[in-house]
Amino acid sequence: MGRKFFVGGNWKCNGTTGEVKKIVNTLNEGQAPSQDVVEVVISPPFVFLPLVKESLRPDFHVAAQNCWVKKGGAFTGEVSAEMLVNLGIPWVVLGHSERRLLLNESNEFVGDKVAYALSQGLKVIACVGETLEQREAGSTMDVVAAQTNAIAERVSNWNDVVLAYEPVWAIGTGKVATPAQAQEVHSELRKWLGKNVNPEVATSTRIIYGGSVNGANCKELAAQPDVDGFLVGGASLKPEFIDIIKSAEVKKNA
Ligand SMILES: O=C(CO)COP(=O)(O)O
Repeated sequence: MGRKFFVGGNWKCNGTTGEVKKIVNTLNEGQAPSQDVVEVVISPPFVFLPLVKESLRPDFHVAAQNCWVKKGGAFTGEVSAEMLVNLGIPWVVLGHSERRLLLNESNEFVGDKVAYALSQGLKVIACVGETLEQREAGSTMDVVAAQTNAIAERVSNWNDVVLAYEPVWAIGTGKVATPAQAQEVHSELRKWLGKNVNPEVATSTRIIYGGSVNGANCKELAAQPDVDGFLVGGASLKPEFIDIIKSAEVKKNA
């Protein structure tokens, strides 16, 4: 079985109740390929998770944007993996660069979070990616390998992990990685998984790309052999998100 195309919409810290209802309506009315072809996961801020979960079409799923590193308790302001499970939220995004960089989440902390979330039965979109400085210094692979390694050291079952390669310089900048740049890192990451985890995990794990993906550039990126989908920020708040979901057809026809 091939890797099913995966499209995540990361709304980040955006939206009012009215805006959320409008986006959900647009998504519900959009024509998307069937669930056999594409897995769609929408990630609103915590406070909107119940509303989105209740009102979203049943073939799309929801994700939280973060969760606490261990069992809940006296951790003011945090949301635990158990709470997400209790609410029927199947997915969580962990290790997003905005959290790594702005909130100083280390590779080890992200690895611990991924392991704990999986242990509670959540599925995880784990994000890795280099800064512009790191890319220019030629250390892209070292950086993403170290980020992935911190996860691999703590996780034995990769069935419920989607790896998102999100170069920091491409996030929210309008400066998308070229299809060749994305393919190069995805293919290296897959080789890394083959060598450091095992060949089966390398073949089956979906590696998705994030960073200024939009309706115009998604098809060419989707056509790359090691690009298994997208994690979309800004464009996931717009009707063109449906076009990005449809780019799954590129794979089906490949
Ligand atoms: O960070 C991202 C998704 O997690 C990408 O954001 P943009 O699509 O806005 O560049």
